[in-house]
Amino acid sequence: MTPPIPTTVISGPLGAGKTTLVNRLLNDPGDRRIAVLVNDMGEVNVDAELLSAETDDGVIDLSNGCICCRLGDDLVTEVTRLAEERSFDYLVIEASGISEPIPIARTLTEGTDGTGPPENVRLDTTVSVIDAYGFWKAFDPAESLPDAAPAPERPLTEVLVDQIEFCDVLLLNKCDMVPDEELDAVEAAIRELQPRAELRRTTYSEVDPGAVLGTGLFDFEEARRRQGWKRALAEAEAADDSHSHDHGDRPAAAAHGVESFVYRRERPFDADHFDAWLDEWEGDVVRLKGFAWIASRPETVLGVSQAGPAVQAGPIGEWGVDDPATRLVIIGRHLDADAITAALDDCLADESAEPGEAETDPFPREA
Ligand SMILES: Nc1nc2c(ncn2[C@@H]2O[C@H](COP(=O)(O)OP(=O)(O)OP(=O)(O)O)[C@@H](O)[C@H]2O)c(=O)[nH]1
Repeated sequence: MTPPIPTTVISGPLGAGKTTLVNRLLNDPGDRRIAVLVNDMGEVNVDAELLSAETDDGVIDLSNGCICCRLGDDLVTEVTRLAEERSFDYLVIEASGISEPIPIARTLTEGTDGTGPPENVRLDTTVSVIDAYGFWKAFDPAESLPDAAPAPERPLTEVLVDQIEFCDVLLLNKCDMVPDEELDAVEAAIRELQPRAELRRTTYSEVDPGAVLGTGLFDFEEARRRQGWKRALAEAEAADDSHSHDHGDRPAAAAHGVESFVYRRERPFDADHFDAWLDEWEGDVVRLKGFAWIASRPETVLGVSQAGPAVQAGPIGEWGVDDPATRLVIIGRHLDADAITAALDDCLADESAEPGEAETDPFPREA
C-alpha cells in the first residue's frame, strides 16, 4: 500500500498571514510537490484566486462554507480524491480565518459521521498563524470585533484561543508592525495559553518550509488528551504551583503584566451570582477555564470556558470520586488577582443555604 500523504493544516484568524505563508510554500516547496486546499467563506474563494494568480496549478478551492463544520464531508471527499491522483506528495490545507482547528484535525483523523477517516492522508503538522499586531485587540472590549463571524454562538475571540491552544507550530506573524517590548508581552500571553508548540516570530510569514512541512509533530493521542478538562487543569495548576514556589521562566510573563492564577474553593457558588460575574468581563481576563461547583446542582461538575468576552458554561459530568471543589485557571494581562478572588468569593453560596434545584438555572450558557 502506498503511504498516506502527509498533510499540514494552517489555521489562524482573518488576515493573519495564512495565504502569505501558503504562497511562500508554493514558491519554495523544496523537493516536495505540494497541493493546496483552500477554504474560504465567501462564494468566491479570494484566497484561491490570489494563490492561483501566482501558481498555475495545485490549488484546490473548497468554498462557500466552513471546512470545520459544514464542509467536513467535502473535505474528506476532496482530500481522498486528491490523494488518489498522486500528482503531488504533500498536502497543505488553508482553513478559513473562522475555522476551528480541532474539528478539522478530527475530520482528518476520525472522519465525519457520514464518512470514515481519509485513509490516504496523514495529518503531519498543525500550524497557526497569529497576528501579533491584532492580538490584544481581539481581547479588548473597547474594540469592535469584525462582525463577520458566521456563527454568532462562536465568537471570534474563542476561535482565536482555540487556534492558539491547538497547534504544533505557531507563527507569531506581522512582527514588523509591533515593537519588541510589545512582542515579548504577546509572546508571554501566548505561552500561557500554549506552552508546547514551536513558536516562531515571523514577518510576512517567512519561515523555513521544513518548520511547517513534514515535521511529524502532530500526535493524535496527545492532541486528544490535551483537550481533556482534567489534564488541562492539572497542567495549569502545576504551572501555577511552580509559579508561586519557583519562578522558573515565568518572570518574562510577569514582567509584561501577563499572569495566571488558580482560584480554588471547596464551597459552591450561588448559580445566579456566578453567572452574573461571568457577564461582568472587563477586558483583563484573556482566558478562564476549569470546573465550578454550583449550590443548586451539588452533584454536577460545571465546566467553564471563557475566551475574552465569550463564555461557555455547562454540565460536564458528576463529581463522583472527586470531592466537589471549584478550580478555575485565570490568565490575563494586568490582572488584579486579589480583586478577582474577592469578587468570586462574593459569588459563593450562603453557607446556611440548603442545596437544591434553583428556580431558574442559568446553565448551560453558550458564548
Ligand atoms: N506588515 C505586514 N503585513 C503582512 C504580514 N503578513 C501578511 N501581511 C499582509 O496582511 C494581509 C493579510 O494577509 P493574508 O496572508 O492574506 O492573510 P490570511 O490569514 O490569509 O487572511 P484571510 O484569508 O482573510 O483569513 C495582506 O495584505 C498581507 O500582505 C506581515 O508580517 N507584516
